[in-house]
Amino acid sequence: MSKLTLALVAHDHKKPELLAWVKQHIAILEQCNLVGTGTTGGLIASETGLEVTRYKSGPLGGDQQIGALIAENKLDALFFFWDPLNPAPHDPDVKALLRLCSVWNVPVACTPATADLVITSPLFLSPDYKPVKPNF
Ligand SMILES: O=C(CO)COP(=O)(O)O
Repeated sequence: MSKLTLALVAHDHKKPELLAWVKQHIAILEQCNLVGTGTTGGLIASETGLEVTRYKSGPLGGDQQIGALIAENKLDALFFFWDPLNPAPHDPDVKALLRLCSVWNVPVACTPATADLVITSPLFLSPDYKPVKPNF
């Protein structure tokens, strides 16, 4: 069975929440290929020992790199704890990444509560479940 590829991304004020969430669900996450934006990925790798493929930092193009994975059908889910209370210089990239999840029907969780529900779904690790991809 091929492993799921998951992206982990958080804005600075949300990194503690994502790290706590990752620790809570580490038994599932260690069965997956993990990728992340630069700072988030580095933090998770150093704090948990999980292997995380790191792209560039978000403001330097990391969100767009993860968007490219989605466009190439190489990402199974995005966990993106973005910050609704602080403006990001790369807000267009943030919006573009979230938009591509909708374009390509990729599950995306932006809060710990949603992330809990997604990752504990019986469908999450089921080899029989594949989200329907649009036929453009
Ligand atoms: O800015 C980000 C997502 O938009 C995250 O980037 P970092 O993980 O490098 O902080």
